Amino acid sequence: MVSTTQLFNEQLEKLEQQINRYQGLLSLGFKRLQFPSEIEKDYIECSNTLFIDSSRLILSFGILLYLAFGFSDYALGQEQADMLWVVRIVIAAIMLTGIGFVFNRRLVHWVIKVTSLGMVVVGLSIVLFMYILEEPYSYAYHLGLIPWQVFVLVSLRSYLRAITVSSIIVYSAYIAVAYTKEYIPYHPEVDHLAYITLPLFTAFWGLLIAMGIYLGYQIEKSARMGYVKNRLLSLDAQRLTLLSEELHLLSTTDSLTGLSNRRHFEHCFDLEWRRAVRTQDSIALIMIDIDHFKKYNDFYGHQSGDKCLRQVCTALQSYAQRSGELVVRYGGEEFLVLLPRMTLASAQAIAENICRKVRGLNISHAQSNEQYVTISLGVAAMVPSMSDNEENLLRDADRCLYQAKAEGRNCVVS
Ligand SMILES: Nc1nc2c(ncn2[C@@H]2O[C@H](COP(=O)(O)OP(=O)(O)OP(=O)(O)O)[C@@H](O)[C@H]2O)c(=O)[nH]1
Repeated sequence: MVSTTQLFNEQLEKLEQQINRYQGLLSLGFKRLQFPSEIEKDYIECSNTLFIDSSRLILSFGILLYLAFGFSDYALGQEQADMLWVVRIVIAAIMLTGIGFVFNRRLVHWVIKVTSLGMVVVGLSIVLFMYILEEPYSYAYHLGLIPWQVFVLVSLRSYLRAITVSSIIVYSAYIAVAYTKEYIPYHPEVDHLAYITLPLFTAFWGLLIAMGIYLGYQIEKSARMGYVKNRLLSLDAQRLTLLSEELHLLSTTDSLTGLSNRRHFEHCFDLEWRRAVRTQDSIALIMIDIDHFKKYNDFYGHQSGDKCLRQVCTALQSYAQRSGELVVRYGGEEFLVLLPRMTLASAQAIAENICRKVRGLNISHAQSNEQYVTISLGVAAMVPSMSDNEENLLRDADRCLYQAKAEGRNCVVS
């Protein structure tokens, strides 16, 4: 019992340390979007697992959209469209394979890195199309970068770092290509319009990225807060379960010996009694009392008395093996063994066994005739009917115990 309580306390202390840790995180806020390393690892695992569950469809849809835009390439002419189709199909195939592999739960830590890489490859491919195509067709691919950017923001919404890195890579590549490309003159008015639209488009896209990064920051912050609150809820629930288990144990066991206490016995005895009435099985009780325990206490001291009680109880504990059987500390140095579905003869055999076992512990008792600690046992059994009372069986066992004492102790009377 002592060790069980210690175990409970250790578990409770660990839980409380964790609760304090998460509460500390909550009070610090989540400005840096970074937990201490082991919590960060768990957070990433949880949030990536959620990502796997919710994003498989949206990413597959994105790849299909990327392929679907291939039909519009035919506006540029058969030859160029065929070439772009090959690039699109190769990229889409790589992406789909990536989804298949990376969305495996064992690779949960790689999901966001690989998804971001895929996004960057798609974005760079659009920049490439814009670079290799002649004007005015190449202008359509400038616009194609906007749905790409929106898709990045939507699908990586709670991963600020992934949004920032993939957006900045593609945006930088776009600026490098769009401002160094040699545009082939097409029509003075169209060329002029393109000339004044390019910096505007760059600025708008930059603004979109800035807003996306702000939004990503807020979403990731609240995702992290949600994670911590969920962990706190689950730790609180674990703490409550542990406390109620401890409470149950404390209310049903005796603190010195770890055996069931009298209240628990009364509850179990009542259940087993009613079952015996229903099934017409025999039910047995063994009542046990340590002999000359007062003298033991007086001679060796109360603490040695406690130690002796614990030794005797450990020996008794092994006698409750089947379901419903119970060893109980009924009073100070008085114990009960409840044996449902047991005849008087079998209960008596068990009682004799117990008697020998306790004597065999060889606990010295200088004040006893036996020179060792012994016990007296009273055994009673009956097949109870509706009109019988549980008290009768208890009284019978007690009477037998009294007789065992009278017959010289260290013996069994049934
Ligand atoms: N050390 C210790 N002693 C206890 C505890 N509970 C009861 N006792 C002692 O057990 C003794 C019981 O004494 P009695 O009821 O007179 O019986 P006895 O000395 O065993 O004599 P018989 O039963 O006639 O053999 C008392 O001295 C109680 O103080 C306990 O938890 N620890």
